[in-house]
Amino acid sequence: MQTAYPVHDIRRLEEAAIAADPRHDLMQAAAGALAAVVAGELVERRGAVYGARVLLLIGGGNNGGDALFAGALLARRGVAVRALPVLGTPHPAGLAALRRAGGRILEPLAVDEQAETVPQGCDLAVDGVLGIGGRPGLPDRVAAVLDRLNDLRVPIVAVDLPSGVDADTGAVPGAAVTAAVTVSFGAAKPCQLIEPARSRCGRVVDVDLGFGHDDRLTRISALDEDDLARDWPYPGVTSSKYTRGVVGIDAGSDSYPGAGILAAHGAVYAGAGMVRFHGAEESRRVLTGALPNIVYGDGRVQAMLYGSGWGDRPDGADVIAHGLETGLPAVVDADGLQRLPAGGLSPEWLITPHAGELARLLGCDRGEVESDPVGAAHRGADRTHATVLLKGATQVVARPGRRSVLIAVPGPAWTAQAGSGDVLAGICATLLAAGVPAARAGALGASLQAVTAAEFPGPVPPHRLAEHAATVLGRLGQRAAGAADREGSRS
Ligand SMILES: NC(=O)C1=CN([C@@H]2O[C@H](COP(=O)(O)OP(=O)(O)OC[C@H]3O[C@@H](n4cnc5c(N)ncnc54)[C@H](O)[C@@H]3O)[C@@H](O)[C@H]2O)[C@@H](O)CC1
Ligand SMILES: [K+]
Repeated sequence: MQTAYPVHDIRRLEEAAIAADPRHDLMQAAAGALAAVVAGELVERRGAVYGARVLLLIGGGNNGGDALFAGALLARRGVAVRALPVLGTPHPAGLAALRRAGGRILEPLAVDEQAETVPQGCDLAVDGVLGIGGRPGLPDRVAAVLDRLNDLRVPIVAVDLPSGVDADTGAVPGAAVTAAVTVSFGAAKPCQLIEPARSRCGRVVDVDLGFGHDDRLTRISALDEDDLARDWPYPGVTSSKYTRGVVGIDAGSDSYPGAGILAAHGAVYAGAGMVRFHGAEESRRVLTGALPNIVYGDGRVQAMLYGSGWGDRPDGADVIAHGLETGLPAVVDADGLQRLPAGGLSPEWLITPHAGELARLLGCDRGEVESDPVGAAHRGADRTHATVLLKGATQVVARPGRRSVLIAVPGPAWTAQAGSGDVLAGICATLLAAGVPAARAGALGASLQAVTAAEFPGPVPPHRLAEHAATVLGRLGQRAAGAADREGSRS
């Protein structure tokens, strides 16, 4: 699990670290770590540090200060360092340090001449334009330099974050750096975990600046495959179909029978103890042949799934309202999302909108949701009183009244296809039926689907993906058992 904090909270951590030890010079520590990473890149890319040519792009804040002090350290190791101020007034002490070490400060040029300042034969550039004090988007003169570096295939090491991205939302609304490496100080920033900024960071090197922790901070926690393997509710030796969980599926319609079938595949192959199908007649007909283990009719269930492939089902709102009265946890997907009760749901219910569906629930544009998925998921949870799994390039789980969120393991974009959501809804309902709390169910379900999809080299239909999830779970279960054994033998 990797945890990022919003910029506001990172500033609090910095202040606390400075208050705890006023003599600890954070900028020097940051610059030292940055210089070491740049040196490592130079060795890797050209075999030596000495004699390399490095261009520093410098903005007017402390991010530029980090780059200048790092440049001074590199210049002392025989690197030809040139600093190009592109925004604001460069950090004065940083400039002086670079000059003393033999680095050159280039004259800022007019907008249309900026790109010419990138020296031929430049081995690497350091992006010290903007850090956590930056607003997203870069002026044209900086974009021109970036284009030139890109044309010359000069790799960029970003200081703290790639300049131009929105550190908190992960949005990239204008020109921004695409880094080969990002050297991140003190704590991870949300843009390292949220697309499209995440893909701009390249390899991320986290530098520990001795920041403490504070339980009041907002955490953006991204699951990894180890978390998925550890937290999945595998059956134990004494498990029965009821302890594993009975999933009720009310999905599909005569117009969209496939949705019910796909949801049932998701539930069965994610390991439901039993799947009880309440969906459309047309879905039942096909299901009986495809999955003979499904049962029909009323009976005990531990979690429900509503909404996938309902189309314009007229009694949908009543079905959901009745489901809420039973007190059982449930997933509401797709067409069910337009039939939520005015009084809201419950935090034990998981709704699974994509950006367009969440935008409709919030009465805003899809673009607004896509440009700030964490913020939009929060608003969705607060509006519906349900736990929200927002699907998309970055899959976010938010709970009503809670600021911290979970982010699922990222997967390939091939999962963005009709039918994936139905399978995912079935997987999540299985987790709820096994007693997993809604937020964790959303994050684990989306992660399983992503990890499964990553095992295919290209597109794969959703029902095949569901089937393969069972193989992935088997492998993850062995890994978790191995990790638990190793842990046990250590203690
Ligand atoms: N505060 C600390 O304790 C530490 C800070 N460090 C560095 O300091 C950085 C933050 O420094 P700052 O707070 O000075 O902020 P930045 O260096 O990110 O830049 C802020 C400056 O850029 C201007 N600016 C912001 N967005 C702009 C835009 N889109 N176009 C043009 N100008 C823009 C602002 O007006 C301000 O002058 C961190 O990211 C990190 O690199 C590190 O040295 C580690 C310790
Ligand atoms: K930067």
